[in-house]
Amino acid sequence: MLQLSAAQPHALHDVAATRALEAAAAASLPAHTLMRRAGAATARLALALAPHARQIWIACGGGNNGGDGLEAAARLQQAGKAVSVTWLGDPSTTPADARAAWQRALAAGVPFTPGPPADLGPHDLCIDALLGIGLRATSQRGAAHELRALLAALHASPATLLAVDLPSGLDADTGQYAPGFAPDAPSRAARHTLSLLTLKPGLFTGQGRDACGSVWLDDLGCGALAPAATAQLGTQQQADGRQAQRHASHKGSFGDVAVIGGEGLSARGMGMTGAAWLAASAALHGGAGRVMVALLDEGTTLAPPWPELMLRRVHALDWPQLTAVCGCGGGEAVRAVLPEVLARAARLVLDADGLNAVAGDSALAAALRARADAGLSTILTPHPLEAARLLHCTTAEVQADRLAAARALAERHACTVVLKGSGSVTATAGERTIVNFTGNARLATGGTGDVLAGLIGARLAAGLSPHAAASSAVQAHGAAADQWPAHQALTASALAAALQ
Ligand SMILES: NC(=O)C1=CN([C@@H]2O[C@H](COP(=O)(O)OP(=O)(O)OC[C@H]3O[C@@H](n4cnc5c(N)ncnc54)[C@H](O)[C@@H]3O)[C@@H](O)[C@H]2O)[C@@H](O)CC1
Ligand SMILES: [K+]
Repeated sequence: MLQLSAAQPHALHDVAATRALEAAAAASLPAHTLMRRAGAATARLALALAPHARQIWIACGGGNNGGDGLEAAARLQQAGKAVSVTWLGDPSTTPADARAAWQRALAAGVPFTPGPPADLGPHDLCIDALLGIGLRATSQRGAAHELRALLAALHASPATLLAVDLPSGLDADTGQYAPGFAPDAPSRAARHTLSLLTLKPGLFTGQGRDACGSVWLDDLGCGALAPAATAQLGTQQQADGRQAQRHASHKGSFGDVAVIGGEGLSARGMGMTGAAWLAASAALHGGAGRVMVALLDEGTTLAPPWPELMLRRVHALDWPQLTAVCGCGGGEAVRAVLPEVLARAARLVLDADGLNAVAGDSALAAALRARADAGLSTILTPHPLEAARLLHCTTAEVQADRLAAARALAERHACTVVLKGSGSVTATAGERTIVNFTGNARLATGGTGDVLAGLIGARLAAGLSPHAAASSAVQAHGAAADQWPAHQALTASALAAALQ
């Protein structure tokens, strides 16, 4: 068993791949072995997480997820713990593995109760074994009502919560709760999730990260049988975009970045040059050799906030030599320069208003698509609303399956896509989709997206592939936020300066 950290990449397997592994493993092992291992792992983690729990309540559903809970209950009872179980199953209909686990719990003397103990406290433990990967979109009304009442009790309890396989009601593939299953309010209790056999993508994106808390993995001894991964969590450490800096390096060795954006105050009375400066600062601190800024300011001359930055007009940019980061604070002015940027930039990171312009203009969309045919690389960095505009759907539809949305956009525009938000997704056709495991809610502050675009630009300019540049920058950007001192405000400009 291991606790997940951002230090190592991990394979992710969707429900179909996990079911295939379960079938292969079950075929090679004596009956009930997998569930016994699952129950033993759950009991082991329960004892480690709450060694002083006065009582442990286990809510078990009628399927095999509930069977894991029953198996754990038997073991915790045998270990001398005060356990109680609420089981929604029916011995005549429950799957064979779960029925065997129920019999073992009965034989061990586990007490069965209709609901949670009345006096669960913060030092106690609740185990959520109601629903795992067998979640269906609809179910019989009666069962759902009882199940939801138990789930509400789990969510409301002050006790530490350990979810078996995944938080009940969370879709393992998408990271979205099924309707009616999300907690009413964020819980203050500690949360842990013990993923069994495989790690599923939904644990790490969308609502998954908040739902899971700390994630643990036990492969039940079946890791060697795992099929090909369907996606990947985190990036290789060595792909961090920092090329070994040779003594013979000069500023051109690390690539030129040109930030194109920052609509001026005179255009519509809304100055947005700060976004361009933030992206430029991130590119600079992210290791770019030279950083140029082409402001969309209609002639105003501003001194750059850092002397290392060089001002350019768009028409004076040396396109074949540079990586363009276009759109940050671009407002409406970016539309006018996009035909040239799309046609000429050798490498391009398109962000924010650049994306909105493409979404609303079929000629620009065609020019974007043509870049791939011309061998020019492009990275799009939409947040969910921008992705929805590009896909001509709703934000809710994007969030309903973030991996699918990122892949669809990458396919449609023949480029790399970073779909931002909790558990950012990097997708490129023909590459393994990467779900990011760093970052936190402190990044939800103005300008951090501009910082990310600039950092991606620096890594693309340094020679990484678009997929590696994007995913490694997303990881580094999140890691910088994770390491941020708790007492210090996280601002985008300080974040840019802290990048390595
Ligand atoms: N069979 C085995 O040996 C193993 C099973 N494992 C466990 O088994 C789980 C999968 O088991 P199952 O396939 O039985 O599925 P689950 O136990 O996840 O879910 C099926 C149960 O939930 C109910 N249900 C489904 N959708 C519902 C909804 N929307 N509202 C209300 N009730 C709903 C069903 O009626 C059924 O009782 C995994 O997540 C894992 O915890 C793992 O331990 C690996 C080994
Ligand atoms: K569960």
